[in-house]
Amino acid sequence: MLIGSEILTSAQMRAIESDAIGSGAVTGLALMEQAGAAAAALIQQATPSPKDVIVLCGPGNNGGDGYVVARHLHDAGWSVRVLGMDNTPGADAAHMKDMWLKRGQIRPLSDAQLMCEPPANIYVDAIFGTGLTRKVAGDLHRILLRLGGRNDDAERYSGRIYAIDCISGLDLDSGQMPGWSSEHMQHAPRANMTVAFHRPKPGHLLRPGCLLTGDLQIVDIGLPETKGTVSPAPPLQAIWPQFPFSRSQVRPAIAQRLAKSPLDHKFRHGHALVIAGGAEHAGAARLAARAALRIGAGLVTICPPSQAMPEHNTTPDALMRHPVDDTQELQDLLADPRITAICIGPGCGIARATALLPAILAAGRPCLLDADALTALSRDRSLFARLHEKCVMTPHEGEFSRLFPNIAAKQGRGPTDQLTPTPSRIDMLRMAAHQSNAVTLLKGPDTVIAAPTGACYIHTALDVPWLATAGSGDTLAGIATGLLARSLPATDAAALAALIHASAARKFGPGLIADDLPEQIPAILQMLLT
Ligand SMILES: NC(=O)C1=CN([C@@H]2O[C@H](COP(=O)(O)OP(=O)(O)OC[C@H]3O[C@@H](n4cnc5c(N)ncnc54)[C@H](OP(=O)(O)O)[C@@H]3O)[C@@H](O)[C@H]2O)[C@H](O)CC1
Ligand SMILES: [K+]
Repeated sequence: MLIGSEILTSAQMRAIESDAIGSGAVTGLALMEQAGAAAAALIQQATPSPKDVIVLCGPGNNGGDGYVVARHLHDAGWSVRVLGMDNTPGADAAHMKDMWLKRGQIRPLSDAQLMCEPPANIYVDAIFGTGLTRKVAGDLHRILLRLGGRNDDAERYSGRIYAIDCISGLDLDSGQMPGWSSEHMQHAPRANMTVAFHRPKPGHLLRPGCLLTGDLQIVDIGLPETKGTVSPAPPLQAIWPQFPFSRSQVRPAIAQRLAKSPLDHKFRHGHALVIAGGAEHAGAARLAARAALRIGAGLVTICPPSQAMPEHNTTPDALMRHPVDDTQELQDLLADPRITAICIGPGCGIARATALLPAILAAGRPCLLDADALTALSRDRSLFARLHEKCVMTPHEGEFSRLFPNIAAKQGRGPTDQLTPTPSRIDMLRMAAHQSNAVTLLKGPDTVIAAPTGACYIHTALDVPWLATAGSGDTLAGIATGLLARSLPATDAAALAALIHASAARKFGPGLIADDLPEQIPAILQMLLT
């Protein structure tokens, strides 16, 4: 398994906090002081002068953090204005509010007040954090829309917002803004940076939350180490695109498998079959095959129908070619136990995928199902029922909806006032993996991968929009197939493929076409293995 960062839900975070306080290991006040001090330090690091800030403090502990930020920035010589609520917060936040009142005043947290304030260099959003219980309405909603630029003064706030724990109004479990219509979402505030505590939450990494979060900084606030002990729930982990690549990101057993031993021969690194289709879509299967070779599969054989064989008489020369016209020919090939993974879907054709899938699934080998194979599975439920835990499916959203219409139907009922109104992407993927008994990877800027066990990864890659290009998915399928061929467990193969795929795009940069992706893999492997 990759070593990602553990992700905690709001409820898990609250449980850890209250356990730590209950056991006497820390006090709530100390946690708040650390949280606010760390946020103030990061804001100072990130901001050029002039050092002029408005801190917006809400009614609870997120507001309490805001008062600590205000105090630290004031003590560092900044000009600090605070807008706050006229309420009696919990004891810790009340204490921090009093500490601030020894230094400065608090003006009302109202839209009218914010509008009247002379512009500031920085705005700190400390209105709501993990304690959001319902949609933000009324004047506080108007404040958030103003920060998002709805009042034709976007340049006043744009690039100047620093969020404590999250942009206020964000449901940190689902990544949704409950109650926000699509018109309002155009004016949702976007943080330049979000300073969050102890662990990322799902809402930081899932759309639209990840689009509002900006640079996500996770700071230690003195809570005890919790990795893997939070709850019996299956693990949820982030695959961080920001990490500089290093071997430490990959569990030693996986790194060992990726590296090739001088004593091994090519068959020790697996043999992948890539099922190709008609000549007109030959490129898709060839992209997948090339990526599988680059990621280090010992052998890769592309299997088109015989009439399309001439299309594949081209480079790479390392690629083997073997025609497959019917199930019997495929079964004959699969009689070779050295074939360790099969890729079916890219450029295959739906009819051909439907015809060949029974033999592929019956073989019980690791297999990657994409594109036309997913359409075939969604049309023939008897095929779907034969999926197994060595299968990896890589649908985009349209394919996902066709494969799992019952799960997709729970989505998209429009804005609601409730938190977590519809299943989050995480819930959906866990349901899908459970229902199909296959590892399921839902492609997108916030890719989510779930295993039938419930283990789940989020890979957020907003920084590589140029990855949305023809053939990109075929390459992802090929990388995952190569990793499956190299005997990585299905969940690891899918997660590592998502990471390597986005990293390849990041390495190449804008102007990328899918053909460029496999060519970045050697340098990425180099980074992963040293
Ligand atoms: N978890 C930690 O270890 C630490 C967290 N810190 C910070 O604390 C917040 C969480 O604080 P909490 O007080 O639980 O919650 P919030 O500050 O986010 O807001 C809660 C108050 O807001 C009211 N509320 C909730 N939703 C709405 C809404 N839509 N409109 C109006 N008011 C709302 C709620 O009151 P109700 O009873 O009316 O529901 C609360 O009064 C966390 O995010 C961190 O920033 C610590 O400081 C460090 C340790
Ligand atoms: K906030």
